[in-house]
Amino acid sequence: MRIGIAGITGRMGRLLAEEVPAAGAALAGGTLRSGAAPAGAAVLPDFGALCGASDVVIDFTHAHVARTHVQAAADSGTPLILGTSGLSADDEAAVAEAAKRIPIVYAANFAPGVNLFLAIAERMAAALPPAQYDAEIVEMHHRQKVDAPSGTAVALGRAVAAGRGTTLEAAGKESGRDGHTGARGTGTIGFAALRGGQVVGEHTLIFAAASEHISLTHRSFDRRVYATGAVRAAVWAKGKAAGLYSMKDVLGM
Ligand SMILES: NC(=O)C1=CN([C@@H]2O[C@H](COP(=O)(O)OP(=O)(O)OC[C@H]3O[C@@H](n4cnc5c(N)ncnc54)[C@H](OP(=O)(O)O)[C@@H]3O)[C@@H](O)[C@H]2O)C=CC1
Ligand SMILES: O=C(O)C1=N[C@H](C(=O)O)C[C@H](O)C1
Repeated sequence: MRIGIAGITGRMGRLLAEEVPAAGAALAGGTLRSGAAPAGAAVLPDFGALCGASDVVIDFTHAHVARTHVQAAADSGTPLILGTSGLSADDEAAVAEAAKRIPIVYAANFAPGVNLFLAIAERMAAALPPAQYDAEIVEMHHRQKVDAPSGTAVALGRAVAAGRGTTLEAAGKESGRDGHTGARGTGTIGFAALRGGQVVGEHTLIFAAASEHISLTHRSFDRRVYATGAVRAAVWAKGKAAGLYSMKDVLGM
């Protein structure tokens, strides 16, 4: 099985290039904009050529190119593992459209523990009424991260909303409070994003009521956990029917 890596010189791209052979698959090569590809990795001229040379492509690049990439993958019939965060609603609509033609595993976070966290968050939210329990999500990442709140924080917000029988859009997002914000809205979901140093990824979900708080935290210490998860998803996706899948599908959760 040949797996291609978009953005092979990125923080995730380099780890993915190591994890593909470790999983017994062949590295089909990668695309890059700058720097040098890891030793032995073929460089493909563009994302379409990468799809042509691969049985499955893994993409952890930038939201600006997500739409172009999913369309190119669908045009070439190549299954796609999409880990890029910060996608807009229109980008996500393009992902869903492309998934009518190819299998796409789109996950905010490929770490198994985070996917369990998402399932637990939904159950906690179903049990803790929004009139009493304010849901707040705090995340911290390395200083190079370009989007906020993180894709995982948004996924946690969506899980909380789903547990409450609504959507994040309908519940309302309170993000980046500053100045005279007024009192917190009942039932809204709060987000705070911290950036600094080389933090790999930390997410805390807090349910705060008048007389008790309950919180759950996930910490990643090594971003290789995302790379092994994404390669596992790539092996799983080969030969699957077209459709939009999540990491929970891959893990059988
Ligand atoms: N779902 C998950 O489990 C995880 C998701 N992520 C997400 O993956 C993405 C990448 O993260 P990370 O590896 O840390 O980021 P990096 O900035 O280290 O790497 C991004 C890669 O994408 C390339 N790239 C950036 N912009 C473009 C573009 N417009 N066209 C083509 N290639 C482009 C970069 O090339 P160049 O260096 O030349 O700019 C680089 O190779 C982020 O969205 C991040 O949030 C990260 C970890 C886990
Ligand atoms: O940019 C990162 O580093 C990460 N991005 C993902 C996100 O936005 O949630 C996953 C993980 O938190 C690391």
